[in-house]
Amino acid sequence: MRKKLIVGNWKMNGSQAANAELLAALKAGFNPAQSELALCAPAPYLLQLQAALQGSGIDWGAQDVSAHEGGAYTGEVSAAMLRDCGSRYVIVGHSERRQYHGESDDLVALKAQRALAAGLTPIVCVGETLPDREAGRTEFVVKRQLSAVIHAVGHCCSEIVVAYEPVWAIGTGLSASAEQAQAVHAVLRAQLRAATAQAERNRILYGGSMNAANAAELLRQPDIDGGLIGGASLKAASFLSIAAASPVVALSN
Ligand SMILES: O=C[C@H](O)COP(=O)(O)O
Repeated sequence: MRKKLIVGNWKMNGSQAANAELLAALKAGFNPAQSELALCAPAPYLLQLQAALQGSGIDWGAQDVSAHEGGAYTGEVSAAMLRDCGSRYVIVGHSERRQYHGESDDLVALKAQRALAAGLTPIVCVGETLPDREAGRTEFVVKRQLSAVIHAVGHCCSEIVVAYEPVWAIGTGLSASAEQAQAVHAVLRAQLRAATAQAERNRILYGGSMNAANAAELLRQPDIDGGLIGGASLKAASFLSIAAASPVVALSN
């Protein structure tokens, strides 16, 4: 049996005071029998998460990592530093990084490699824009994005988490339907199976306007192993409702 993995991506939100309140509510409400939980916070707050969450069963991590190992790279945060703050996860290739910071497939792949080398689990985001979808290019785009990472990480491929996040669904209130999401997840699952004999270890999360109302249906899909939640992770009640909606399932592959 495997529990769904529900990851909150706080994006550029939070303050020490607001975080403390949210973390206390999450710790009080988290039921480890329902799901696995993790929070990806802005880097300045990782030590606060470490202090608050150690021993709680809730994991934490960052939203980006440098492609460099260390040294004279002003403003960058290395994978080793994230580990040093107790992080388990790091998001790489979020569409907001690809869109606003020009991150290429190759750069994302290098970041995933750096994360794995430092003992972090990269959450590799892939997803098509609305014009991609309308042009029938969804499968081509997500496979190209994942392929770069698979190629770079080689035999460590089964250690990554993949997050399918259709760009048009992020922060819009317009989630992909369960059928649309499942169809893309099945494509990604097949790609992982072709790359590694241990693809059953890979989790594929859905992200894009997942909330308390639509989570149960999305998380019931056979290839949706959890969620990457933006807006709804900023309130304890909505984030915990998503965790509570997560079915515990038999391994599908
Ligand atoms: O990383 C999270 C995603 O970008 C989803 O954000 P959202 O739940 O606010 O749509």
